[in-house]
Amino acid sequence: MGVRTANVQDGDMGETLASLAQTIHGRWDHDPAESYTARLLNGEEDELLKKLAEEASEVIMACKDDDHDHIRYEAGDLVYHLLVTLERYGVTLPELAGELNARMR
Ligand SMILES: N=c1c2ncn([C@@H]3O[C@H](COP(=O)(O)OP(=O)(O)OP(=O)(O)O)[C@@H](O)[C@H]3O)c2ncn1[C@@H]1O[C@H](COP(=O)(O)O)[C@@H](O)[C@H]1O
Repeated sequence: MGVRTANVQDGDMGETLASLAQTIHGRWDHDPAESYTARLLNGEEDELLKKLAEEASEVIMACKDDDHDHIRYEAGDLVYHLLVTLERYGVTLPELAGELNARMR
């Protein structure tokens, strides 16, 4: 497990996701030796997809422990890896929002 983030404050999810997605989008041409995101975007497809599955499992394990802070921490890893996955496969956040909006009833 990595170092848990200290002193986390609430934020605006829409703004945060948009900002993180923009950062990830800008990482395509960064040096993979210096940017983990660039490595996931340009590296072996399975490296990213395995990581996505691993992060989902870590959320599940944190839920089984009923550990609030750990769930939040692992959810952060999962959402980051999901955003990298969406970027790699060309699905934008507005498109995802449209998908979710279309299901609202
Ligand atoms: N939000 C993230 C982010 N979340 C997680 N990670 C990385 O994802 C990896 C998670 O892998 P692991 O689960 O194995 O690591 P771990 O957290 O030590 O282990 P667990 O606790 O999950 O078991 C770590 O290397 C983290 O650093 C992230 N790497 C980058 N970002 C964002 O992406 C931006 C660009 O970063 P670069 O990738 O450096 O360009 C950064 O400014 C951040 O905003």
